[in-house]
Amino acid sequence: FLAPPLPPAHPRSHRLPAQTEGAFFDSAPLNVAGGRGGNGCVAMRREKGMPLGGPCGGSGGRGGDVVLLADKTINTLSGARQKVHYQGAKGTNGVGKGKDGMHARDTVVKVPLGTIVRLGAGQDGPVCGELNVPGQTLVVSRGGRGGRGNQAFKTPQNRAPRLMEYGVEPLPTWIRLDLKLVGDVGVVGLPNAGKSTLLSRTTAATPKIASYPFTTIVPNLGVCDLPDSSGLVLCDIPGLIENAADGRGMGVRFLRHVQRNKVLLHVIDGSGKDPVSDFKIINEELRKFDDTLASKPQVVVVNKIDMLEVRERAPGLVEALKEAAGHTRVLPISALNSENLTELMYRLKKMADSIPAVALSESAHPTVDLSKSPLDADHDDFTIESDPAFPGQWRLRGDYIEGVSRMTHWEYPEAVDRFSRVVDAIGVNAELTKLGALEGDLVMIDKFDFDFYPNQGNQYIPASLLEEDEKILKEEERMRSLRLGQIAEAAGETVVVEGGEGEAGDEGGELLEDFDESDFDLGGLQEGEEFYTST
Ligand SMILES: Nc1nc2c(ncn2[C@@H]2O[C@H](COP(=O)(O)OP(=O)(O)OP(=O)(O)O)[C@@H](O)[C@H]2O)c(=O)[nH]1
Ligand SMILES: [Mg+2]
Repeated sequence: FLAPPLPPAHPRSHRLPAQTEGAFFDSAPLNVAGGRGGNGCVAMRREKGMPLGGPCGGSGGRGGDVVLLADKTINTLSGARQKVHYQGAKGTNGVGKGKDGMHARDTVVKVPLGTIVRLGAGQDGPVCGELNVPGQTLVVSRGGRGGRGNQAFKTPQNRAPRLMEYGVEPLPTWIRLDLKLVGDVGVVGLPNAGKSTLLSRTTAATPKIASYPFTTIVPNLGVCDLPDSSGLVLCDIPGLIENAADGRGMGVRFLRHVQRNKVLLHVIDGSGKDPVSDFKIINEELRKFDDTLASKPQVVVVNKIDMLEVRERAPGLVEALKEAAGHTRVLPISALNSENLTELMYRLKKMADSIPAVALSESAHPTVDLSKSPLDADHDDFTIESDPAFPGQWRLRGDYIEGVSRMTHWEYPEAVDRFSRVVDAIGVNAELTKLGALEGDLVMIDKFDFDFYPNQGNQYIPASLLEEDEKILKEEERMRSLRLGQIAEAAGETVVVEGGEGEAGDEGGELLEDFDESDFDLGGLQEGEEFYTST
């Protein structure tokens, strides 16, 4: 069970301007809930000339999933910030005459490549997954399963079952999207060093360039096209100053983007007062943020050698920087005049190609699977609690059994009977007996309760009851992967599949009570005799 933490306040989340420089968002909390599954239906066939028509209540349709889709045409999360709540579409209810409810369509939320999904609205939630490849999908809340209608419960032993299930209603969950820009080369350096100028000269990006610090307030991406190669992605990381790691200036907001850059291009303003100390300041901030950042291979450039005084001091500077850096990858350039830039790009490309794509750090490995429903949980993963102050009362907890309890329609005796058999089958009764529960004790589960009668349970082979569930889950999984495939396929050309209500196969019937005792066949059983349904 995932307790949703409180989300941070986002006062402007509903009226953000279209993407401007200032509206670059690198994280966004979302509240997602898969659509509710439709309810099953209890109905009996009544047709002229067919006195024993049998059960014909259809099953409810599946609720729609909420799916994230990686889209290469999007590069910020500002879109995701315009809307916080994503509710999947509902499946429609099953109706009489054997008509199953319609499955709802999935709600697709497009996100940029490099999006990391965490559970909870906070920064440190466990990772649920990442979207890095165009068309990649991630189910962040699964639509509820449709409840079965009485048609589905028909067996040779019980040809006229009188029970149905409610559709599953998924709980809303907070998730947080974090964007990590994926670039081969992260361009770092103090403000005004000429990072943006360099990006504008080597790529088609058109970042703002000005002679004051903090001109760039969002990371800019650009692709440098080199002949015979796939191009080199440069990412301009703004805002690094002394003590940025402690929150000064724009702080370290953008530093985690650098985590996945293969190479760092360290731009030094050659006209600065003390370029070697500037170099050390940036490296120190990188180290403070994360040791792995500091150990990324760097190419250092002394910029602005078009200026006379810089050109004169350049040779000495290059030597001093080689010494400070401990390597010889130091190059004088002029971003403004594109001097030495071609050589620089080829060098960077060569380095980037020799380094494998940066693997996820340990913490970024998915640890939570949001595409699971409670019914996927281990059947026998339950706990029983009691309080000495309330003897004779027990609380049963467990994702699976709670899921089943929520699908149970308690007004149908057969449904209650079925529930108690599931309880027995997963071993709850045995456990309760072991704990000293007595007949007639109260057992509470979720918002329901029932009396404990361990030996009243039907001797029906319980395992098959659970197998049935597993069969449904397997089929669901198969259908889901088919649908995700379709979403990915459509991703290239088609637009967002917005979640609407699943179209009804028929007028959305609640519970059709066209039921007549005399109409059905008791399957050879006499009144008063025990009879049971299979699942
Ligand atoms: N002479 C000369 N000026 C340069 C060169 N590169 C950048 N500049 C100037 O330096 C100033 C800052 O350049 P930007 O590219 O905006 O620097 P930045 O590192 O992106 O700065 P922030 O975005 O504020 O972090 C601008 O006035 C540029 O015209 C260069 O090679 N030669
Ligand atoms: Mg800039």
